[in-house]
Formats: sequence, structure tokens, C-alpha cells
Amino acid sequence: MLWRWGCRCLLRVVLVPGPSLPSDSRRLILLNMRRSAAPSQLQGNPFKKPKFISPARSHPSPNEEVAKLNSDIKLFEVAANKNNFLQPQNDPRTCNFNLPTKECAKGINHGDNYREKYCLEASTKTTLDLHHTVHSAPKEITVSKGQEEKPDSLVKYFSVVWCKASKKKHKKWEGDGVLIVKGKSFTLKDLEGKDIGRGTGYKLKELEKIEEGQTMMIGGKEIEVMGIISPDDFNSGRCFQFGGGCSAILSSSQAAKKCFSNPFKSVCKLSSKENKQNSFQSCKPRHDPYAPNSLVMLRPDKNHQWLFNKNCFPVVDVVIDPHLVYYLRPHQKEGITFLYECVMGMRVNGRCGAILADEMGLGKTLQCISLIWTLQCQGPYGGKPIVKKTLIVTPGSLVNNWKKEFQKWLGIERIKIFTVDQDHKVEEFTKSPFYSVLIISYEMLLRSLDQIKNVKFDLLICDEGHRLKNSTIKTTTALISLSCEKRIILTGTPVQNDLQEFFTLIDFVNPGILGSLSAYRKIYEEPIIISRQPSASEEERELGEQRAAELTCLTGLFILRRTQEVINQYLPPKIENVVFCRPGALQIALYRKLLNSQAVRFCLQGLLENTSHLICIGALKKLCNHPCLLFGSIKEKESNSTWDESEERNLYEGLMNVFPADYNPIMFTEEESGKLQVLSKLLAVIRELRPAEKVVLVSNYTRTLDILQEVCKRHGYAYTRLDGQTPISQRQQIVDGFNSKYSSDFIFLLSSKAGGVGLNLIGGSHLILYDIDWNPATDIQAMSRVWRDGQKHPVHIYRLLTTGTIEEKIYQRQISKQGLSGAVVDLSKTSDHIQFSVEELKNLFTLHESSHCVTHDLLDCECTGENHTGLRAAMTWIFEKKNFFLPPPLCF
Ligand SMILES: Nc1ncnc2c1ncn2[C@@H]1O[C@H](COP(=O)(O)OP(=O)(O)OP(=O)(O)O)[C@@H](O)[C@H]1O
Ligand SMILES: [Mg+2]
Repeated sequence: MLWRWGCRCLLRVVLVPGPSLPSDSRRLILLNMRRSAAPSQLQGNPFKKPKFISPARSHPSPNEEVAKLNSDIKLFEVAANKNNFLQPQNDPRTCNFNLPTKECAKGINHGDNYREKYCLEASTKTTLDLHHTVHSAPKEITVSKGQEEKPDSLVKYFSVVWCKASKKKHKKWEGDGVLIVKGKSFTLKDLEGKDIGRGTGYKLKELEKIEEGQTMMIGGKEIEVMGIISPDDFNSGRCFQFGGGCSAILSSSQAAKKCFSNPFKSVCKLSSKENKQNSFQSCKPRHDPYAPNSLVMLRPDKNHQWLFNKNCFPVVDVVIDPHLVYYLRPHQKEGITFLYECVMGMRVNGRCGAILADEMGLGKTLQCISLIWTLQCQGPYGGKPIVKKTLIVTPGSLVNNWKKEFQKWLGIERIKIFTVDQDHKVEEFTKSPFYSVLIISYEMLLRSLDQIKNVKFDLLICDEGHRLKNSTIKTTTALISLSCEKRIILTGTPVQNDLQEFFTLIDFVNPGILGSLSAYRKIYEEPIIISRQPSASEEERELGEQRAAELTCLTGLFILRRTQEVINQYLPPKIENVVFCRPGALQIALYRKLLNSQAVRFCLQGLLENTSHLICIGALKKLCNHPCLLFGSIKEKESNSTWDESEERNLYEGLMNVFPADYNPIMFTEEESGKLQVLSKLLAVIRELRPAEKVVLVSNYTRTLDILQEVCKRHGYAYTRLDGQTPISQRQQIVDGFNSKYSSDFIFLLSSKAGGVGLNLIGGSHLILYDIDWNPATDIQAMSRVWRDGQKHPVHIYRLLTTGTIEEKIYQRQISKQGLSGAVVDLSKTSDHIQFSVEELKNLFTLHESSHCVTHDLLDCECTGENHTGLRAAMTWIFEKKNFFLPPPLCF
């Protein structure tokens, strides 16, 4: 027997197989609810067992029952029958059961079999049955570890209702709960996962006998057992069914199925003459859905129509403008289809949010522009446009880039864009009916929030939206306060395995879908984090993994991430070089001194505050970039009044004596830093061998950029610079200038933290990462600035690392943790918070002086790093004194 709970009524739906039933061997029987006091019963709790109805027994006919129901339920039934959504779950791709099936309309291109691919992709991640409200009624109490185990390890799960113990005849149940019985003890949890009762020492026999319908007194609470929960439903967290998330997804499975209406045929009769005329005019799709290569969006199913087509307009195909389709890559067509279905509420019923987390350079901007243009001109109901006004919020440096992209793909006539800057205020936009798209930076948004709130935006796009991962920052609260329902986050850098940040992003696009934060913590975050700790038991590990898989599955419906591989074929080759540079003599002396400082020794003994090691790490990183940076920091600190008590004093003690007595940081030399020396020669090689090519030089620190700028000046290289201080209004101009073939700039100095995201720097084909970040995503972000659509030359990436130092250790950590950026769609990978054990700190705070590349040694690779071709060979040759090691890329 399969059963499910109706989505918005006090009724249960029971599906009974039987020989005399219709073709799909099942029918729906709608039962009146047995009781209604507990909250879940008002919303529908699938883990409450409905009254069993034997297939052989006679029931009231479905028709009789249906007659009692409201139209909502009728629709539910019809949709169910039509779409066969209650089919047995033989398909291993159960996780994606909710996804729309392949279009039925022959000859219409609905996006390159996207759904099939998506299904397969996700199915490799988890085999969980998302369609959790449809499952076999449990036959017997399930035991988690096999019947033959000791009774103490037997675990059973029950859905219950509970109230405080009382002698009243008519109980008023206070809530639903989950009862976990393990050996002689039990735990009672509410549906937010919180423990509300515990007990131990019960008679084993009594606990073993618990069955459905039984009432019991435990831990001062009276409970009634409503049903048995399978270990799988408990482990995945589905039994908690909180926050409406599950029911939303449940409904979508009914909704998102196949098309059923002819695009040219009205679904219902329109009464007035005027309506008929309107419908006649707008009945035709804007573009021909049958034209070759046309890209047609999924037609709304009956459930969607019932919800959103109250006026019974005819259903019209929504077809992407062929002018755009001509340029779209296959993954972009899929992306547009995905975004359309999300914002139209076709994927998760009643939720219109999406996260497009494609890797950098995949053209998220074009996908959004195509969506906006489509929704602004078309809609599935009578062709009526879905969106009038769109708000795009983006980092300041990208405001004009968005405008440029609109113009690039749609010209200046089709759509009117307003960008906010110093001279163009939001008022201008609000007063004019002329503009349909407002592009604003996050900073300006905060300043103009009141005016923005007065405009009714139908679509909100947050570019580089990972910055919204912190729910307490002003920008996030400001954006949450906007009433717009259709919300899209664009990010090439998805959240790095922080489950709380992940929640914030999800909750922003689809508010409430994961329930309250406290429930989310109990049901997902805690078990997942516990499972990742080395001390986790096998049971905890399994629970955590299953909860992670379920979370991935739930959110996978509205998160899409593709990797750069999908555009590799359109791009020139990319050659990545990791250049290990030997530190200079001064650097080595200072490094040794720092490692011998009291601060570092205390850190290793665990005697200092948590953050102290970060100060030590910061000092070592500065030193690797150039000793003059460390010199500057010490001088600055010395003049500070708190210097005497500060931890830095312990770190820097005696360091000044290592510098030459007359050391002047302004007069720094290249020889003092191994990396700077290599950089200077590398620039010379590029200049000599590839005079027409340009270089993007990236650092995380503005002070380091100052040094690099000075090097440019000394060598007479024309340069341009973009960092956090660059006024937003000038940023696009600087980027355009560098990208122009007429520009004489040889070098683009870029602060990766301040301006790395989203920029197109295809004018440069060499990118040098002068320093390394803990987070590999920051480096990948920077690299993606040059290796993207529009790049004409083969791209060379050089990552400079100081041999034997902390930089190598960070790099090793990066390569061992690479792949984490997939975290947004695969949360089951380990956490990457920077928490160091004393062992790790010991490793970090060691200088390896004898090796020319510790990372290479670790690989046990025999190569000498000498057999290079092309530019790499030239580099090796031109350098008179080989103060670097360049292993072949395949080494790593
Ligand atoms: N189909 C296409 N054909 C040619 N060029 C394209 C196509 N799609 C995108 N581009 C170009 O590729 C470049 C990168 O696109 P875009 O800036 O949208 O990437 P992105 O996904 O937003 O990356 P990031 O995460 O770095 O911001 C842009 O110059 C854009 O015009
Ligand atoms: Mg972008």
C-alpha cells in the first residue's frame, strides 16, 4: 500500500493497488482525518500512518469521496493520475523524481535533454528517495543494525503526538514528535529536532512491544504512537517534515510533470468579447516554437495553471528569442531553462528562487539577460509578460559590465537599462516609466534602500551573491526586506562548506524552505558536523552522511552548478605553472628569527589565545612577499601605544636587528625577495618573447601591489591598477582600457580581494598570482579573469610560491582540498574551516631550507623540472641564476 498526505487539507490520500483498478493498478482514496489536534495533522504529516484499507475491502467509491472535497483536492487527484507521479520508485533516479520529464511535444526543443542529464548527475551523488511521502507502509518495526545484535543496540523510530501528562479524558495534543527507542532508553524529539524528553532503564520487553495506536506515559509526557518511521526516513531527516519545505517539494512533484495542453488552444473559455479578442491576439507565441533550434520553455502543467492562471488565459509557448539562441552555448540553454522553471515556481511549488552557481566565466550574465528579456516580453498565460521591472544588485566594479553585456547581446534599443552611480540616482529610475532594469551596486543599494522599496520589482538578481551568506550583515537584511519573490543568486564561488552560510543563501532565495534556523541546525547541521569529527562513531557518521545527502537532494532542485569543462572547447589552451622560488638570504634569516620567537613557541605549546597563530602566519606571509613589508609593519606597531602589551611584540622581538642597520623599505631591492626576483625576470621574458601579450599581476594585499607597482616603474612597464581604493565609476573604464588592443599597458595590477570577482580581463593572457590564499576559490577567481570567452591567446598562469615556507604548506593544503567549491551541490565533503591542530601548526611553522621544492619531494617524483618546452624552456634559459624550480604541470 502506498500512501501520501494531501498537501493542504485535513485529508489523507491512500493509494491502493487492486486487480480491478485502472491501468496503472492503483487508485486514490481520500480518507477523512481521524483526529485533528496535533499541529502536523493540520499541515499534513506523512509519517502518520493512515488507517489501513485492505485492497480487498470495499471502500466508498473514489467518486463519492471526491465529491466531498474542495477543488484543490480534485486537482491533486487529477494531476496525480495524469502524471503518474505515484508510480513505484523503481527508477534509481528517485532523487530527481520531482524534475519535469522530457517534453512530450515532438519537434520542440526544450533545452538539450537537460533534465535527463541533471537527473543522472544528481543520482550519482545520492540515491535518496526525495519523493519521501510516497512509500510502502512499514510491515514491522525496523531495527537499525540487524536483529541478531544485542538488544541494547536495537533502534526503533516512531512518529508520535504528545502532550503533558494529565487525567483529562479528551486530550489536547500539544505537538508531533519523533520517538527514538534504543535498548532500554528512549528520546523524544519535537519536529524541530530538539530533545523534549529522555528516559532510561525501561523494561526492554515493554519498549520492544510498542506499536501503532498505543498510548504511553514517558518522561512526564503522554504520547500516542502514530506510526513507525523507517531508519532511512529518520537518518535522512525526512521524518521531521519541518517548515513546509517538504510539502513544497512534494507538491512540485505533482506539478512539474509533462505538458498536456496545446499551445494554441485556450485551456478555458473566455467570456467577454474583449477577452476573446485579447486572447486571440496574444495566443500566438512570440517566436516560432517549431523553428529549427528553437528553445522552448517547459509548459506549465495543470497544477501550475490552477495556481497561477486564475483568469484562464490560453497557454502559450514561451520561446527564447532566436537572436539570443544563436549565440547560446548548450550549457547556457540548459541554464536558462533551469532559471525559467525556478522563477516560475515549476520546480518547487510555491518557491521562485534559484542559485546559479556556475564556475567563473560560464556566462551567467548572458543567461540572466536572456531570462530577463524573455520574461519581460512573454509569459505562458495569454503571452502576458511575467516581469515588468528587474533589480540587479552587483559589486560596484561590475555595474557597468552588466550594462555592457546587455548592450552586447540585446543592443541599446530592445531593453532600457538604468545604472546607478554618483550622477544617476535611483529617483530618476523611479520617476521614469522608460526603464525596466535597474543595476545597482551593493553599497548604493544600502544608501537608496528606501527609494528601492517603493518600486515593485518582479525579479531580483544578486550577482556574486555569495556575499549574502552572512545573514546579519546589512546588505543581506536589506535585500531580504525587499518583497520580490523571484530571487536569483549568481555565484561562481559557492559557499565553502559552511552549513550555516549555506542555510542563509538557501533561505534568501527560497525563504522558509529549510524551516527555521534552529530546526535546520538540529536536523542537518549538528549531525553533519558531528559525523565529520574524527571521534564520530560509525552510527554518527552514517547519520551525518545521510542528512547531508538529503540536504543536497532537497536543495539540488534549485541550485545549478556547472564546471569550466563545459566551455573548455571554446577557449584557447590554459597552461598552469607553479613556480617555486628560493627565498633570499635576508628572508631566510628573518624567517628563522620569527620561528624562534616567543609567540611562535607559545603557539606550539598551545599557550596563546586562539587567534595568535593567525598573527604569526600573517607575519610569515608578509615576509614571503618581501621583507620590506614586515619592516613596515614592525615600524607601524612600534609607534602604536598598545605595542608594549601586544602579542606582536613577542613575535617581532629582536627582528629589527636582522635587517641591515641602514635598511630603507622604500629602497627595497628585488634580490631581497625570491619571488620578486623571479617575477622581475618572468616579466622580462614575456616582454621579450611575446611583445604583443599582456600580464595581469594579482596580489591579495594592497601594500604588496605598491611594491609591484614600483617594480613596474623601475623597469619602465606601462601599467594600470585596480584595487579597493579605485572609484567604482572608474573601474569599467580601466578594464576596457586594458582590454583594448590600442592600449599600451603591459601590466594590470589587480587586488584579488577588492576587485577580482566578475571582471573580464581578456586583454591579458598571462596571469601571475604573486601570493597564495588559504581559500583556493580566491585564486581560481583571479585565474578566471583571463581564461574566459573572448580570450584570443593561449593563457599562461603562474603561481609564485616561496620554497620551503608557509606558502608551500598552504599550496599543499589547497591541492589536497581542491574540489571543495563543489560544496554547494555536494555537502558531504569534509569541512574546510581553518582550525589547526598543534601538529598542523608545527608543520606550518617549519622552514625547509635544504629542499628546492618540498611539495615535489612529497610526490616522490623523479623529474628534475628541466624538460620544458616553449615559454617555459625560455624562462629557464633566460634566467642566469636558476633560483626557482618549475616542475611540469603533470607532476601535480
Ligand atoms: N555564448 C557566448 N558566446 C561568446 N561569448 C560569451 C558567451 N557567453 C558569455 N560570453 C562572454 O564570456 C565572458 C564571461 O561571461 P560572464 O561575465 O557572464 O561570466 P560569469 O559566469 O559571470 O563569470 P564570473 O563568475 O567570473 O562573473 C563575457 O565577456 C561574455 O560576454
Ligand atoms: Mg559574473
